[in-house]
Amino acid sequence: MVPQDLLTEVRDENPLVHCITNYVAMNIAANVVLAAGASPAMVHAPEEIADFTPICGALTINIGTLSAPWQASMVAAATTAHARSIPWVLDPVAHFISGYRKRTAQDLLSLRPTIVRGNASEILALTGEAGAGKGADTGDSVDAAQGAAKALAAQFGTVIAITGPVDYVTDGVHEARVVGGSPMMPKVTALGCAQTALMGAYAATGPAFDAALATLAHFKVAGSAAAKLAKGPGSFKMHFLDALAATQAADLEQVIA
Ligand SMILES: Nc1ncnc2c1ncn2[C@@H]1O[C@H](COP(=O)(O)OP(=O)(O)O)[C@@H](O)[C@H]1O
Ligand SMILES: Cc1ncsc1CCOP(=O)(O)O
Ligand SMILES: [Mg+2]
Repeated sequence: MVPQDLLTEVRDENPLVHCITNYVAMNIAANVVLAAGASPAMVHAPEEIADFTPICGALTINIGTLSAPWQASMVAAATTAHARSIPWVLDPVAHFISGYRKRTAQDLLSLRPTIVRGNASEILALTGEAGAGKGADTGDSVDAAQGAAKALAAQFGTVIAITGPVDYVTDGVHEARVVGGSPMMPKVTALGCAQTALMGAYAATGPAFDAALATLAHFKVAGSAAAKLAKGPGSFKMHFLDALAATQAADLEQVIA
């Protein structure tokens, strides 16, 4: 499906997205998903997974503020999604900073996410390569992580999306790049996490590669529009939410290279 059709479907279908995300991201992720036209729900308790995950259009898992009860919820939810063919998206935030986080990311990867979205350092390090990541922020270029993305996509049968100044997406065979956005985007915390949550909404409505590509394009279009009005990261955030809601379906194809 072409990205513009997927944006229309997200708005028409208003899919319910189960988000297990981090404390930093919860508010902006929910606002981003709502502004784009879908319905987010932040649900973390292990006791709720069996009831909630099966009724959602998609699941998104983000390990940004990991702890043991959340890890149990993540594994249970990903196992449920995989067993029921519910699309699910993994955001391996800063997984290279500790053995605990690294093992959790690898365990989740083995549960076959439909899409993995991360910055270049996060994707590079998923293959075991030492990158230059600095906590949640990238220290590597998108170009440097493209080989890792292709290898991971082929090994795990998933779509890998790397974000940065120019985004890159591959399923191991096909690839695309997405241009635009603004250097202010990485200066607003958890915007990448919010993008992962939105990718769940797109994955609920269409095939994995197309869904990842449409999400990347929607963010780039909205980021470029917000940058024209913003005075800095604070007002950028406000204008970005407005721009996500105002993005026209036909705009998406213009940022795909
Ligand atoms: N220098 C940049 N110029 C334009 N867009 C950017 C830039 N850096 C990041 N982005 C955009 O910001 C969003 C979040 O990406 P990124 O900052 O890589 O994720 P994370 O927050 O997980 O590190 C993506 O839409 C990406 O395209
Ligand atoms: C700062 C921070 N610390 C733990 S999670 C988090 C948010 C990271 O957000 P993003 O990956 O979108 O930059
Ligand atoms: Mg991130």
